[in-house]
Amino acid sequence: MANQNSTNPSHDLFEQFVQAQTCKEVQRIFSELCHHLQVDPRDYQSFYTKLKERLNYWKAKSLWVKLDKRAQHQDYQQGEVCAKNKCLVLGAGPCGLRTAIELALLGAHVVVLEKRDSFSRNNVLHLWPYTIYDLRGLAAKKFYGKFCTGALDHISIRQLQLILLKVCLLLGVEVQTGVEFKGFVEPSGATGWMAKLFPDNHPAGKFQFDVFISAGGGSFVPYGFKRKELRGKLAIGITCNFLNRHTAAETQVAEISGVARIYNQKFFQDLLTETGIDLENIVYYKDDTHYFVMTAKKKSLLKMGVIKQDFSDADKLLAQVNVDQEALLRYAYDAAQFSTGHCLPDMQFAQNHAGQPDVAMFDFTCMHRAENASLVRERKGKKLLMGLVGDCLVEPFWPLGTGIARGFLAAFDTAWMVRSWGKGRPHMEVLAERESIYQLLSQTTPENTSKKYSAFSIDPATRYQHVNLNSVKAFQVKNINIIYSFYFYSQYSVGAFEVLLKWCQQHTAGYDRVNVKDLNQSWRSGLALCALINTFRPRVIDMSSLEESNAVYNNQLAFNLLERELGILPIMSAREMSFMGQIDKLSMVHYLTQIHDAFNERTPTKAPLSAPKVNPDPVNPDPEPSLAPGISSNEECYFCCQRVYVLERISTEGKLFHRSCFTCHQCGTTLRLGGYTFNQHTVTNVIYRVQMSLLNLLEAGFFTRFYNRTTSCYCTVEHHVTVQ
Ligand SMILES: NC(=O)C1=CN([C@@H]2O[C@H](COP(=O)(O)OP(=O)(O)OC[C@H]3O[C@@H](n4cnc5c(N)ncnc54)[C@H](OP(=O)(O)O)[C@@H]3O)[C@@H](O)[C@H]2O)C=CC1
Repeated sequence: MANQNSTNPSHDLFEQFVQAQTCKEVQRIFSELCHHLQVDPRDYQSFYTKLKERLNYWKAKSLWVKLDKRAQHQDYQQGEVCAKNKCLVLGAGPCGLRTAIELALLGAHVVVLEKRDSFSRNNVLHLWPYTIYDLRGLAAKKFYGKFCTGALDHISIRQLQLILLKVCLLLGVEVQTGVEFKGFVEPSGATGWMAKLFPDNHPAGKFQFDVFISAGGGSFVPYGFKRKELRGKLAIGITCNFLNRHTAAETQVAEISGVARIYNQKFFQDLLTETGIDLENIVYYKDDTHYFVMTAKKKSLLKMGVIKQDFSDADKLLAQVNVDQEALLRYAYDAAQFSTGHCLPDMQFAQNHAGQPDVAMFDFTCMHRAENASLVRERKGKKLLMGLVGDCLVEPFWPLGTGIARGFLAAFDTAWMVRSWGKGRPHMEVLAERESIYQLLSQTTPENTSKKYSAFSIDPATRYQHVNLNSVKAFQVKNINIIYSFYFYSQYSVGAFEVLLKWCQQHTAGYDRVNVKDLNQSWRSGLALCALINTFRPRVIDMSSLEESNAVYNNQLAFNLLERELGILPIMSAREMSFMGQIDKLSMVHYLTQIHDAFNERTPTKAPLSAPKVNPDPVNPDPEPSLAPGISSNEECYFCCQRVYVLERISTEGKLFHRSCFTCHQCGTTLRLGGYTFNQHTVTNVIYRVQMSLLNLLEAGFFTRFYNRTTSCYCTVEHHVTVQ
């Protein structure tokens, strides 16, 4: 819509850009505006300054004031700090876009990839006070006049994306939509890290980057990052959106910012009596649409015919074939009608991206969180820093509205990590600091974050009340965080496993009793590992003295040599390697890849490997021979003092633990990282407590299965471990 009062076409275009209501429209008008002003967004470092100079329009001034204020923050060092960094951000959801803004302010060249070509998500997000403050600082109100007017503390995902997209573009971020990230292209001699895309001839495929941020949502987690499950009792979420025609009658209907069964038994009982619908909780927000999110009881879904057949497995239960779509629409409609007192007139479903009524049913029984927030890859001497933000870092429970608040916190924390990277800090320190900060994320609530919103910046100390940037030490991210190319690349290239296998076969060929046919079972006797070592460091091992039947001895010999001389930590004990039913293939690929990289590429030591002492008694081999000199004694579990292997360890508070040791003293349930506080004042007893992050869920009636009847211990609230 052109501005009637303006005669300057660029002013008109600016007005249209500010008002644009679809992703495509924003991109098109922005490109016209740039063309008209003859500014090139690819010139990302000076783009914003040039745009400001050439768009000398009073209506744009308030926008520049806001963005200038943000950009001048000392953390960004005038956009110099990351001027040499190139960042690829996957996902143009709110978290990807918010991260991209920070990276651009740090001076980095930022490209965002998004596989969707429109912003079509009607669902509405609850905003914590700090996010409202933050978005106002990015001129949200300028782009969306209704932004958080009055007491409103929510926004539709679509509107939020539009605001953030506009800010991104103004700051020189390249946002590519309709393009899917399919994996990485490893550096060759001349080129750095690049992305494999669909469509494969997309120009963004030429972009070389040293930072990769995944903000691809809950279903996209790059390979190499491990996820943990949080399992609760069955929780089935339903979201639905109805058209909002903004009539007087609709304006009058009161929102429900969250009502849980335990707080309002009568409401839910009446709902059940009147409609047969049985809910745990419900939220209703009014935005572009009338948005409802509720948690329904399985029994009522079965009774009302929404779910056709009962299964204990949640995936089967909610599989498309087992859901009657018409009955689901009726269920959602009736619940919405009842909870708004039948005052919403003429309710009509809004459409989702597929043009269908916007109703969806989700399983919240099991939610995921990544074990690590960061990784570094290295190939051909080129390092790639990787980070996760948003739902792919921690999946939130939507009815609680924690998603976007923690999503933005992670975006800031990630930007802080990239800042350290840009400053050239050793990468182990960068990772250790990021992991230290990540431990706080699941614990954050509006109450325990700083209230000085005006001071919030990417510096974690401005946001978290008690942040210890050194709670994870650099040595603890060693090996877990550097994952070399084969392991990493393997997700995207079927051939990568084969290349590794061929390399192993080539270098173990001709050895008696060694026949490498695969990347797991063939390694059980330890002879193949010893053969591999012998090929590259002859005379260290007397191969003829090794017995095939003495697998523990052989494996331990190889493990010790590789650890002591090449710094490659064993991934399991020699006994596990020898006797476990099935050797985990990915773990072995990880281990063998490191051996490959050490021998094949970098050969860090010119001196031959020296044979360590291993208990040679073949009848009764020592399952855990003592560590050779030079091996860090830090690799012990803090609680049981036994050796802790990479794949079984948890590191926190500067200490290592076996996963199995990190349990509730009272009831034995396994504790989660980030789900406790560290009581530093207790001298003899170190108490770990799970924080309040799950308390709300408990209160709301979710995850009550954590209540242990035998010990009367609310594990999620009172988990603790006592060290004698
Ligand atoms: N209340 C609700 O109903 C919902 C709320 N949320 C909330 O939204 C907030 C933001 O979430 P955020 O973490 O930003 O994630 P989002 O899911 O909003 O955004 C991720 C985007 O990345 C896209 N994507 C995924 N894989 C690829 C790929 N390989 N290549 C290119 N693009 C890809 C996704 O497309 P696609 O989606 O097609 O995979 C999606 O558009 C959170 O607070 C979350 O809790 C999120 C979902 C629903």
